[in-house]
Amino acid sequence: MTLTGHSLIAGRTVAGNGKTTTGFNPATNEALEPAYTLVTEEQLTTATRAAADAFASFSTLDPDTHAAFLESIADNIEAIGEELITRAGQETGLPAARLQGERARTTGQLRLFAAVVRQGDHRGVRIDPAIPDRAPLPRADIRQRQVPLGPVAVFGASNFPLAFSTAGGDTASALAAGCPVVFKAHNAHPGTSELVGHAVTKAVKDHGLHPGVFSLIYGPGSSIGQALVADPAIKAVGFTGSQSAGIALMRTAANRPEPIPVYAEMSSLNPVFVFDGALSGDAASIDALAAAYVTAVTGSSGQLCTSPGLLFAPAGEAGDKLAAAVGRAVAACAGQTMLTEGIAGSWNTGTEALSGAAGVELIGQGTPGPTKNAPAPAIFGTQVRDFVSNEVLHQEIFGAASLVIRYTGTEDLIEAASRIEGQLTASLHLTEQDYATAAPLIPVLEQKVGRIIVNGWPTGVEVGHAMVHGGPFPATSDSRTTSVGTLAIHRFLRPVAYQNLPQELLPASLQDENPWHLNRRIDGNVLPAEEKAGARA
Ligand SMILES: O=CCCC(=O)C(=O)O
Repeated sequence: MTLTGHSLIAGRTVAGNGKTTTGFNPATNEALEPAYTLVTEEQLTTATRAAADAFASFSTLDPDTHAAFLESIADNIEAIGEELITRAGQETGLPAARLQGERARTTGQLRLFAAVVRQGDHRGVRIDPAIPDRAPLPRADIRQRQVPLGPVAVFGASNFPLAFSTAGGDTASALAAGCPVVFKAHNAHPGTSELVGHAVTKAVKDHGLHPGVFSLIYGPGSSIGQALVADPAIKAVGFTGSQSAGIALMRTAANRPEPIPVYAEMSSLNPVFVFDGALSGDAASIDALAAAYVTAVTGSSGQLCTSPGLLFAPAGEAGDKLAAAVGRAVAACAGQTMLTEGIAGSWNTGTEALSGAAGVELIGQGTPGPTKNAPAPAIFGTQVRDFVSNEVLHQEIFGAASLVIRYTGTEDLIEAASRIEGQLTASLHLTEQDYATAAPLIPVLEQKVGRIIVNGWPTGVEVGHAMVHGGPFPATSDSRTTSVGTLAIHRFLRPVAYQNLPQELLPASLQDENPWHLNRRIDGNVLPAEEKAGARA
């Protein structure tokens, strides 16, 4: 399709009255057509008002229409075809195979949320039936359900132009919750955003929904983002990006006359702890471990929030062999194009600071890639004592870089783990012989991370019901939830209790007849939908 270069506000293409921006091909630093017009704050309010207008009808949609809408977005994204992969590749430098996988993840995620909407457990129905003859006081009939918060502002992330962007996890979970979305496109992939924005807009239209259910806006960097979060119509925020931008949005949201929740996923070092048992095999097994680590560090040019930025390896001969194998493996890697010139510049600054830090040495470095913005992947080494005493060694370097830290015993590991800030993940590589040594680390890590992995790598997050892609600050702004997986829907819901309402005034989800066949918690007992006939309610 011909890209318009404009925002999509409540079903209409709207030329921004502000300046323009373009995407750039990071492999060449050349601008990509078309230029995108940026909306003013006044134009932004057209989108937020429309979202507010859409809320009443969208938040009360019946489950089948609601689920079919999400499935249509997935179908429409697939119908774009190769054009989407080509454009996303031009705008991000990411290889086609990675983008094809990301598209499948995006559409799979939308379909998973459609299944959640049909199944209905997220509505959280709880019924405490009246007990009129209870002494000394009767109990009223009290029923609870989860209701959507209202319009949600979603910010696209640069590193996942599909799965964390226009119709990515935040948008999918907000729409599944019944919240209209005002999406602020990431200016590094405007064309990709527009293609997906049309797919969402078409689904809104085809299902006869209020057009304000979805808007896609292009705006000037942080200022329009701040205005969006400050807008009184917006009731929650989903964000994935840098710590500084996430914290700025958190401050704006907290300082509003009506503060709102911000679900920001920001930075993570994703420490990996290697125990002796994992190095007790032959040289080939140590090489394989080193190669897998280097793959996790360098995949997608290291631009994953799950990329392992720290690896703790034991002091001694086996750890020396691992470090040497890591050096060889990274030396064989060529740099891949990074997302933007700015991100490549920050990678250079970060690795320069790390290599200049006391007690840090270079373990190995690859070669620069053939394109622009493709620096040579690098892995550094240090000791636990230097790590715990120098904040520079705790800074995330977004891109293909990592730090191997040598330790001498479990106390070292526990001290290091206690000193790190909140993280998305921690990974343990071990065998049965290490269980006793590793056990004391687990409770420390539970306080620090959202996901603990054994004999695996943090990259490639599974989108499912049990996944947690979150963690204590500064990994995220709210450790109680996740931005990947179906639990994410709860970020955009809140409970309401209904006391003594007659059946005629109750929402369908709470009526005795249970017309939506929901599982219910009745008097504290979970009652599957099939057994509803026997319920007291
Ligand atoms: O960049 C953040 C998300 C990382 C992820 O989803 C993955 O590694 O699959």
